[in-house]
Amino acid sequence: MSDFRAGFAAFVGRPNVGKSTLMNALVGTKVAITSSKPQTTRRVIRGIVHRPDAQLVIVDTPGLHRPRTLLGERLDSLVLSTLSEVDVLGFCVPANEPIGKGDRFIAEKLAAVKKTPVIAVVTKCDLATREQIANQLLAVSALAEFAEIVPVSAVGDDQLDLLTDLLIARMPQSPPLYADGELTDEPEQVLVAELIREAALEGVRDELPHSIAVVVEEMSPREGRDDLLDIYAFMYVERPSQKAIVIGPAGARLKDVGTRARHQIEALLGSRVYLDLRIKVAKDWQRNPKQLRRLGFYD
Ligand SMILES: Nc1nc2c(ncn2[C@@H]2O[C@H](COP(=O)(O)OP(=O)(O)OP(=O)(O)O)[C@@H](O)[C@H]2O)c(=O)[nH]1
Repeated sequence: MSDFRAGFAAFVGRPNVGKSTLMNALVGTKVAITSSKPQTTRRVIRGIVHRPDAQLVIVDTPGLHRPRTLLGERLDSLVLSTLSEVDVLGFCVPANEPIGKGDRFIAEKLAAVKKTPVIAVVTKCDLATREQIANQLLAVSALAEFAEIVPVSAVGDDQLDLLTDLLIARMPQSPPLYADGELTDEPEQVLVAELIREAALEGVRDELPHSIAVVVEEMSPREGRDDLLDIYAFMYVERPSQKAIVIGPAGARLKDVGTRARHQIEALLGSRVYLDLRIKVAKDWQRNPKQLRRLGFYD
C-alpha cells in the first residue's frame, strides 16, 4: 500500500475551454455540468478517478475571469484559494483558438502559485489540424514554465490516459482519500440543482445564464413508496421580464425544462422523480450579499 498515491488536481482556464468536459471524460461519468454557454460552472465539483495504484480527486473550478459583479469577485477568490490547496494544476487552453489576454491573465496568476506544479493541457485537439496543434504547443510553452505540456481531446478520448498518468505522478504517497467506487462527494441536492439549471439554460438568450440560480429546498421519498422521490426546487431570476422568458408562452417552456431536468435527475439517481419547480424573482441577486448567501455562495 505504501506506493499508493492520492491527491487533488484542479483544471483552470478561461470560460468555455473544455474544463468540465475534460473532467467528465477523465472520471467517466457526468458529474460536472457542461453547456455551450460560458461560465456555467459555479461550484467546485469533485470527480474521483479510482485506480489500483492511485486515487485522483479532481476539483472543477469555474472559469477564471476578471471580476465584474460581486458574484464574479467571489468566484475568483474561490478559484484562487482552490489553486493553492491542490497538488497539481491543469491549465487548459484550446487548440483551435489563438492565445488571448484571458489566457495570459490566468498564466500570470498560476505563476504566482509557486508551490503547485502546473501541467498545460491543450484541449479540443479534434478541432485543430496537426500544424495548429504544434503551433499551439509552442505558443503555450512561451507563456510560462510548465511542468508538462499535453495535447488532448476529451471528445475523441485522445491522450486522456497519459494526462491521468502525469497528474497522478504529481500526487503525494497517501492512502486513498475516498471509498472505492465513489465518483463525487457533491451532495445530491447540489447536483440536482445544477441539472435543473442546465435544462433551464438550454436555448435561452445570451444574457440569461448569469441570472438563473436554482435551489433544491427538499428531496424525500414519497410516503409509502420506495420508487418515487419528491423534489421541490426554486429557480431564481433577477427580473420579472426574465421570469416571463423562463416560463414561456402559456408555461410551455417551463414545462419542457421540468421534463428534461426530470429525465436527467432520474438517470442520475436511478429513481422515478416528481419535480415541483417554481420560479421566484430575487431582484439583482448577483449583487446582493444576503441573496448570494441564501443561494449557497458563501464568503
Ligand atoms: N470538439 C470538442 N469539443 C469540446 C471538447 N471539450 C469541450 N468541448 C466543447 O466546448 C464547450 C465548452 O466546454 P465546457 O467543458 O463546458 O467548458 P468549461 O471550460 O468547463 O466552461 P465554463 O464552465 O464556462 O468554465 C462545450 O460545448 C463542449 O462540448 C473537445 O475535446 N472536443
